[in-house]
Amino acid sequence: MYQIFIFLPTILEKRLRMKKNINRRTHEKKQSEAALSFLKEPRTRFIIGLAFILFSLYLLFSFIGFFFTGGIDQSLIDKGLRQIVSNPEITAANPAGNLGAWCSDLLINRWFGISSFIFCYILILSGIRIAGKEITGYPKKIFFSIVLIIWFSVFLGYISDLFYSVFDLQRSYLYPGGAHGYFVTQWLNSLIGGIGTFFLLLLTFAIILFFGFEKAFYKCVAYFKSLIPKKVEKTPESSTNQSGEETETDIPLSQPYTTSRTEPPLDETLPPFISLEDEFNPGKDYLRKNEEVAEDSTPYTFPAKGTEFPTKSDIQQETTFTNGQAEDLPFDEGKEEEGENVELTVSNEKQEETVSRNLQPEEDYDPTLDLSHYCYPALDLLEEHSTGNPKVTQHELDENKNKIVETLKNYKIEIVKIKATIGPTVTLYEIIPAPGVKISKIKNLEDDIALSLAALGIRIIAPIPGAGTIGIEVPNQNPEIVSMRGILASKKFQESKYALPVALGRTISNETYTFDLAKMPHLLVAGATGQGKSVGLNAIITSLLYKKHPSQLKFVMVDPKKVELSIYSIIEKHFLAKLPDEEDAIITETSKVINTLNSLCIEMDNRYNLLKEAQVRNIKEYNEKFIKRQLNPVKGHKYLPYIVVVVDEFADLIMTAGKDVEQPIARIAQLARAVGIHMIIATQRPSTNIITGVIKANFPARIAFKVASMIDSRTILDSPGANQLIGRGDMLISVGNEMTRVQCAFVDTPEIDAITHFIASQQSYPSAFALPEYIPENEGGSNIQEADLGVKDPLFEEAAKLVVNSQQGSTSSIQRRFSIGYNRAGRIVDQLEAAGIVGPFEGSKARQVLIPDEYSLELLLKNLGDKF
Ligand SMILES: Nc1ncnc2c1ncn2[C@@H]1O[C@H](COP(=O)(O)OP(=O)(O)OP(=O)(O)O)[C@@H](O)[C@H]1O
Repeated sequence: MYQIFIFLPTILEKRLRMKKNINRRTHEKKQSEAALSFLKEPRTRFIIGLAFILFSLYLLFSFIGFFFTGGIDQSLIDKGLRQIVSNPEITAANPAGNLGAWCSDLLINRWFGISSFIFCYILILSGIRIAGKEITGYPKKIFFSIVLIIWFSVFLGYISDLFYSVFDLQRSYLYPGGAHGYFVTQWLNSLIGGIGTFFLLLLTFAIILFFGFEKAFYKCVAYFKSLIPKKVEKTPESSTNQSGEETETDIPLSQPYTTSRTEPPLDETLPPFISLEDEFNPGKDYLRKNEEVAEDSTPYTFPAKGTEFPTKSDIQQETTFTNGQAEDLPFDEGKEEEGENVELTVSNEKQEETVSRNLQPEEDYDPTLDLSHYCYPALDLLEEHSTGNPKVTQHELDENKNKIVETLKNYKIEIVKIKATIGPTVTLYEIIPAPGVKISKIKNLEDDIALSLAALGIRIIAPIPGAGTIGIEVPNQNPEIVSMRGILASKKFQESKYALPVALGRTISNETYTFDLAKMPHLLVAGATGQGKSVGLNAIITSLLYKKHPSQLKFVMVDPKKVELSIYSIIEKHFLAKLPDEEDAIITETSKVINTLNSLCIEMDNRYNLLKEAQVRNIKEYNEKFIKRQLNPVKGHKYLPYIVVVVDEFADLIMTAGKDVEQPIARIAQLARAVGIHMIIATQRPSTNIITGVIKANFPARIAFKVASMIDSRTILDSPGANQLIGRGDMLISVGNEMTRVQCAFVDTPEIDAITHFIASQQSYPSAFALPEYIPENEGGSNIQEADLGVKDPLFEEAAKLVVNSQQGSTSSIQRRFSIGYNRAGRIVDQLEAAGIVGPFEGSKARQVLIPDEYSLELLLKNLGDKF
């Protein structure tokens, strides 16, 4: 008790002090909060930003002035800052006054030299950012600016030092690299010498360039690749005989299997980034080397390693003997005849050189060889779209949770547990109801929960498949924009091994949503106007452009609205397919759409024939076999690119063309999967007369953006839900029985513009990928063959060669080999008949080939001259 009296004053004093401290701290906190909110105010930010920008312009003027007045102002600067600032009698010649003269001397001469100009850039950038404008990659930009300041300072220090010492000049008032550049150079020169410093500068420059500017790296690689002549295998044409003269020799049979070109590589004849002058044919390179092989139509098999093939010179020799000329020669004709035999020895030598070659294919066929310098678009071309909005706050989460619990309580539904998963646009509240609660009861409360949360588009998933819980999706107050850049940069997409990889957006659990279009195998996309359909299509196309080489993928684009897909027209020669003789690769007219779809059906049939002949089941196996050089291009085999058909605004087409469009689409949808033709069809109006039963049955994968009604949602997804989405890229993807809510990645038009320009600036094929010709029945029909007989088909000669070489006069082989329609191939065969190259039509039997070899054919063609 006594002790209490002793310590009470001390305790009270302590308490008082604590309270005072707390009060002071609260006061200080309040003060700093007020200061912070003042700084955060848009007006304050704008003023500070403006101050930064104006100061940077002031510095810029003073720097420029320094180059003209720096020498005169030297004596003034030596007086020190205090004198300069306080003494009005001192006036600098610099247009930015005393302070400007002092600042520029400090930054240019005493700090980093001429590279100090970059400070102005940093200040302007920071000013703009402080003023409230979002700058993508700001920290990276600032970091690289600082690195550049340091590098240039040393570089200029090095260069100026070299210059002064080589020309033995007097140093001026200006230090181009500043004191920093000067001293670092002096130190480096003493440490690693002038040459070492030079190499170090070169290395650091490469590091800055390639890590700071991703595109620069790829451009440099492409440029250097173009400088290095490709390894050209020494061909017999260029081989020299023993006397060093160039000799004309037949192409040995082993040559067709090699991948190097017999003509100069493209990059030797053309600078990078211009069109090829060659005819486009993905298998051209392959063919060029195999043309000589197929003299007959027997299956194409590779000779066993080391097998000796007779060369053409062998064959010629044999011919000479069987013709009897050699036999007719008297065996001992005298010295002169022996002299001729010497020539024969030389030819034998050549023959030995040829047969000793390895006849096994040295490398697999590379379909990308025609555009071997092609650079894939860099991620830098895409923007980081950030809303600047804070994510879902704890307060928002608690509030929603409480309201859900309360509403359910009002309906006598007890909850055991609740868990929130924050997605980019919605938050999923997973609840476990108390035992005995009926799921349907919760499901029926959708509207009530929406009302109590005062939020639109509440979706209840009851139960969540596989989780045993009930999900309530509540839109976030500040939805996030998912940038395409982040999605494409994700490891999941980058490492995907899909045939047609697509990264579409982010799921509710913030995972990147990727899929293989080749497995879908077709996509139906629907959504009311302005809900993100076009952005969705662009996201799909962009993903494919980021992963595929032009030799592996072609798009057929149908755009009745004429504005949505036109942006891709500039990559026509890289990635688009179109009908021959068609001007625009983006199809906008209904009649042309019908022709194109029918042409795709022909392409599909042709591909099926190729697959059948190759004895494979799908395009993947076919291309693998082709790459392994197990298929003979002379027999029409070629590397098959995937074809993705994108139809924007399908409703317009169905309205105007009805069955004419529906039928080929249904046919392609049913059959084209195995041959690598995939369709993406988008529509604003998901009504049953547009998405008919036939279409629906063949499009198992569907994407729904927000639609106007539950009926529309049912039409597209076979279930409600799409009517409860919140728009702006919020979507439901249904594949089989699985439904996933995804926030579509946002990719803006300028970004697509940048990507397409990047692709278009590179070397291309000479034209778009040609689809088979399709002539509608009513445009001449069967009479067309007779009508056109007088005009020689441009492919006539090539077709004649094919027929003679393969000794097969079938229309279908011509059709396949040249990717042309049946009508045109038939017309060519009729012309071949008229020219006496093939015999008449013999019912189911193939036509007889009347010309035995290519030599006779050449004679015949010469004789025919311009008869056609
Ligand atoms: N994934 C997204 N993220 C954020 N905003 C989006 C997204 N998708 C679309 N938007 C916004 O919605 C607008 C309309 O999108 P879009 O042009 O794709 O609509 P649409 O469904 O194609 O409309 P329409 O059928 O009339 O062409 C865009 O300009 C954009 O502002």
